[in-house]
Amino acid sequence: MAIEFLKGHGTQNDFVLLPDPDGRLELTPARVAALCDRQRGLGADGVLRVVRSTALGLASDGEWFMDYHNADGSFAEMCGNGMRVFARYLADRGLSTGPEFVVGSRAGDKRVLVHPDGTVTVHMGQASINGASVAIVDGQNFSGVAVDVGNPHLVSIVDHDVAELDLHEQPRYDEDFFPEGVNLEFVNPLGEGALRMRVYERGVGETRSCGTGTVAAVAAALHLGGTDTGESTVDIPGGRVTVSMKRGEATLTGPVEFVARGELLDAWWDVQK
Ligand SMILES: N[C@@H](CCC[C@H](N)C(=O)O)C(=O)O
Repeated sequence: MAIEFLKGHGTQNDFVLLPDPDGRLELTPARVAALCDRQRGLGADGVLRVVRSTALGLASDGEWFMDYHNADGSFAEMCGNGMRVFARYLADRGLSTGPEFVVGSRAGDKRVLVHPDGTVTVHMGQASINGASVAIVDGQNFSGVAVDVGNPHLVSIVDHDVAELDLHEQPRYDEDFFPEGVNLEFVNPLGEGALRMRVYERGVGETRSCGTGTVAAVAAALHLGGTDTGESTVDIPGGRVTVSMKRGEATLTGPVEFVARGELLDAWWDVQK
């Protein structure tokens, strides 16, 4: 059986897309990890399986479900950049009902809008502030704001340049506070309505962008300023996105790029199990 794949990214948060409308692929954690491996696979931060909601028996108003997997093979509830890439794929292939439609995810249905220039806006839903905790990088403590965007985040506003942080190793965090793990964002305010961010993602490592992370960063920055409404650009190593928040409800807008399309070799797929 020929297995089609596409490779794409949203601000250099990169994904392997596997079109699997009827949910026939046996997508095991080992296969996800092999696909995402940058030496023995195609290389990516995650896998997006494009599957009909009904094929997975899921209740969703959207025909299509973003079955997202982190590079280590674990599931995550939501991926903001992945959702942009997923939406563009559906629109480009003529699989959406129009430029604005609903996609299912483990964090619930998300409304997406594909703009004429190819950028995509995702209605991310509520970003909830969940208290405070601490991340530890290289022995240094960074206090942060816990934010739930469907998936868990801890956002630390850093007073020196985030570019100087060593994020090669997993920063430490309070495992009692985040029993399911956490995505860790480190943020420099750049002035009114502008942030710079680096991120260490749960199940992946440092990535060049994280859509839910940028939403969490803006929610945390607004919260610390005493509000839940505003708009900000977020510069990440892979480019720039824009986050708008109205009473805690967020939208995320940014670019999408497709890089390649091809077929996996059965001989390779079959031995990954
Ligand atoms: N890169 C994603 C987030 C992917 C999930 C995350 N690693 C988690 O485990 O929660 C994004 O763009 O939001």
